[in-house]
Amino acid sequence: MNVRALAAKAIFDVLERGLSLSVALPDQQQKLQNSKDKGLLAEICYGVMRQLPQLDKCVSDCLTKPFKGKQRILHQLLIVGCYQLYFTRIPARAAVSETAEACRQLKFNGLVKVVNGVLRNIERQKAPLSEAAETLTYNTPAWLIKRLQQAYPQHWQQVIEQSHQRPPMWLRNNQLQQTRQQYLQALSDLDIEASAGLSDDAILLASPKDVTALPNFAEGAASVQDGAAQWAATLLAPQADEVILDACAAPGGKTCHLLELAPQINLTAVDFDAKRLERVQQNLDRLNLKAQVIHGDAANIDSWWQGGKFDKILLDAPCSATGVIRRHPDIKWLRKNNDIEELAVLQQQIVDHCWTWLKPGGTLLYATCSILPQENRDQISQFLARTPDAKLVTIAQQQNPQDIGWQILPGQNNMDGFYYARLVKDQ
Ligand SMILES: C[S@@+](CC[C@H](N)C(=O)[O-])C[C@H]1O[C@@H](n2cnc3c(N)ncnc32)[C@H](O)[C@@H]1O
Repeated sequence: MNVRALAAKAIFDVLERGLSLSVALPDQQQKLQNSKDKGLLAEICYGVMRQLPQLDKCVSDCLTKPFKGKQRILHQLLIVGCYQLYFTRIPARAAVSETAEACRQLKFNGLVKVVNGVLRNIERQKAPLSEAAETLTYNTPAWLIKRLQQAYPQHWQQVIEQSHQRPPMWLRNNQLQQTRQQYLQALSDLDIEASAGLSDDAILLASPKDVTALPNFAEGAASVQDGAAQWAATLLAPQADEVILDACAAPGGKTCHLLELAPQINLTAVDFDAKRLERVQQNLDRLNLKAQVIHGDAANIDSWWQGGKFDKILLDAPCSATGVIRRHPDIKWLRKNNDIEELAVLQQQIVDHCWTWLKPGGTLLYATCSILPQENRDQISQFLARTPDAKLVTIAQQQNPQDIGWQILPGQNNMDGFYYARLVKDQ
């Protein structure tokens, strides 16, 4: 099947079946042999997710009758065609003919002419994409714009603009294998341009690279992890022999970083999602690290843990992921307004329960990749109000020491949007 047909299928899976692109895309990529085609498929799918409302309107305006039922995938196919015409350097003739061919491959022979005709029309007119409504202007659902306006009245537009940028690629140097300076040198020896980030192990690549091109990647010399996410292990500051719980661990980026900083800790990595948990073990294996990996509920620790309380807990809570839209643009279309309140309730349950499993004097680091106060600042101030033995410890990197936690916005120092609050339990 050609790249356009597979792109339509992946986009259909996201928009009509609610799958995340990180699941839907590999499903289709595995049907391709050639890495260039796989790259083009990713470029089209991510590009469509970034520009969806404009493309959707352009296609809808050109159709006299919307596609329904099984034919609905042709709407997605036309969006794929439209994206190529507006946002890529693919010659228009090739974009139209390949997309029409995809229609045939999707077994809608009778509609090839329609697809062809609509795309030729779009190509001929090439009118500026519509910019009428707010959703179209900001390529963001109205409910999210509203929440961002409330949270960041001065610079919500900047937050949205940053969420549309293509994210840079960050690496985490594995300090058990070499110093960051040594790894920077190894990259430079291969003519890979890179610089040191603010946290100790972070390396920012000037342009994204396939991991197979990185020095000793398969042997665990480095991992791919955003600069913001790399603060988690540093802020929790694991020490040898401590008993630590990584309460929402999959796919294990922070689990592995904790062990790279302190291989002698006694670490338990838990996640609710058995499939995602497999990736924790794979990451540990690649880096030759050891942790106890458990399939369990962080809001019901008693059901899977026979040991005592923990010295430290990392709670990287399930969240809206609104801080990483630049990396996963499908989030904008998968999330719904009501999700935020539901997630806030779930986060509250998990943090309250984990707190009961923390030793007196212990530290719990609460983290999300959200930029919405309901999941971050408000969540933690409510937690502090109902938890008399909890104290918030200021994080040195916070812009204002009075802030409740450290909110990183997307693009700040090239990082993803992220939130950290460090909580210590009274002795
Ligand atoms: C933000 S992700 C964690 C990312 C991970 N810490 C890392 O650095 O790779 C949140 C995780 O929480 C998990 N999760 C959601 N609800 C949970 C629960 N009640 N108990 C344990 N894990 C849960 C999800 O399956 C998801 O893997």
